[in-house]
Amino acid sequence: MISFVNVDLELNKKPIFRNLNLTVQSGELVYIVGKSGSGKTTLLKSLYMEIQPKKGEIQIAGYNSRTIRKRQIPHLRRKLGIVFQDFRLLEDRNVYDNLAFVLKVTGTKEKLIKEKIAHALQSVGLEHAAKQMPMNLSGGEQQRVAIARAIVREPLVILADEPTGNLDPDTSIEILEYLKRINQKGITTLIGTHDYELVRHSPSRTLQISDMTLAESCLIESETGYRPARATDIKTAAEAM
Ligand SMILES: Nc1ncnc2c1ncn2[C@@H]1O[C@H](COP(=O)(O)OP(=O)(O)OP(=O)(O)O)[C@@H](O)[C@H]1O
Repeated sequence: MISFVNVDLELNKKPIFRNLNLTVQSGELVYIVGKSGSGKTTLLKSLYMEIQPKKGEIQIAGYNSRTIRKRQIPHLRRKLGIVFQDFRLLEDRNVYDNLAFVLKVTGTKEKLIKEKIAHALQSVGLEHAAKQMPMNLSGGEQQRVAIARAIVREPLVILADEPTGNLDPDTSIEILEYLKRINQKGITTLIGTHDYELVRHSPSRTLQISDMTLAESCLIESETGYRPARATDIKTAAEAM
């Protein structure tokens, strides 16, 4: 479903990833963790081809970064559901119209639009909110609308970039639960986050960004809460045995 082969990513000539190799199978739920500025957003942007690799190739949903044409990028993005930290809803349209907008672009018929929106809103427990304006909803509800918008086109992959970054801890867990339920329907889900409590709540494959690459990781408890294990932790554990 997703692969990176020997990928270098740069932003304005600044290297962000070097020789990245990664495979994500269809249906996986994967956390991408790393401190602020480590490159979570950059990695997710490369998957929706906002950024092209400097070297190597990325494959996602049947497209390849080497061979994709500019005009095909919107087609790729229709197969992806993207969720941002700051929701990015259209403030001048109600919830229904925010979702209808992405379906109208592809010429979906009105009757089908209604059915798809009802189903998407139901998936995030907001079937009653279709006529609400985004500004009258709480942050958590706005993020649920954004998730409904991401799934309304029945994507193959969900890419969530700090989806709980603007939310309190309880609401963050609620949002994660919705994302998990969507993933359980078979949609491959990548969540970029620095909220280790989220990962601890629902452990799943965790990839940590460090030294411009990604490493399989797990969380360990420390004096300051949960954090990804480092190579030195493994060495210390081995020495204690
Ligand atoms: N346009 C740009 N040109 C050069 N460097 C950039 C540009 N945009 C971001 N960066 C740098 O690239 C690095 C990776 O940024 P990125 O936003 O991917 O990290 P992040 O892990 O998502 O951070 P955060 O958790 O704070 O959102 C950072 O060091 C950032 O300063």
